[in-house]
Amino acid sequence: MSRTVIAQGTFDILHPGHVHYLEEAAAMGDELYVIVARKANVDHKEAPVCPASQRRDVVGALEAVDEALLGHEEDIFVPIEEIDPDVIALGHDQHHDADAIRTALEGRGVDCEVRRASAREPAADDEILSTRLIIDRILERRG
Ligand SMILES: Cc1cc2nc3c(=O)[nH]c(=O)nc-3n(C[C@H](O)[C@H](O)[C@H](O)COP(=O)(O)O)c2cc1C
Ligand SMILES: Nc1ncnc2c1ncn2[C@@H]1O[C@H](COP(=O)(O)OP(=O)(O)OP(=O)(O)O)[C@@H](O)[C@H]1O
Repeated sequence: MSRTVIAQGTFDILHPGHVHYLEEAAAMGDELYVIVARKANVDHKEAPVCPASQRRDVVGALEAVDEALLGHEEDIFVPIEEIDPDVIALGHDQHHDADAIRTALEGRGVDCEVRRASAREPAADDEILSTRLIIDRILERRG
């Protein structure tokens, strides 16, 4: 039987850390859906620069991704209920607590595994593996 995986994030300015995460998530099953966070739900860091539909379209163009979709504005469990995945792959530094998500999923009647993906090992000393660090570098050099 085909196994469906969900990954999620802001994906404002793509970098190799995102590719690593999405390839690892894709390898956890057969079909990878990616939920792209709405600006209103990115409240733990600076708001994304790029519009949500642009972030979705660029993530959706990656080879590892079968379908990228915009997240729900108010209830992050609505897309999960619709997709009914076998696995949710949390990013290595995503602030969500895996046990809290497991409990919430149980409460909503969704039976799925919650796994934590790994961080990318930098392939070179000068790789920039964070959107915030890319923006900081741009501001340093061009600001
Ligand atoms: C299982 C799961 C489902 C999510 N679904 C949504 C969603 O439907 N809509 C949304 O705006 N954010 C959703 N998010 C939240 C974002 O994907 C994200 O974690 C956060 O807003 C952005 O931070 P990050 O890029 O540091 O992870 C979800 C997060 C998780 C862990
Ligand atoms: N270097 C990395 N290695 C592995 N996964 C990563 C890496 N960077 C980001 N990810 C994962 O990609 C997903 C989306 O990340 P996000 O859009 O928050 O990018 P980010 O570069 O971490 O952003 P910022 O640096 O602005 O916080 C998250 O699940 C995150 O854990």
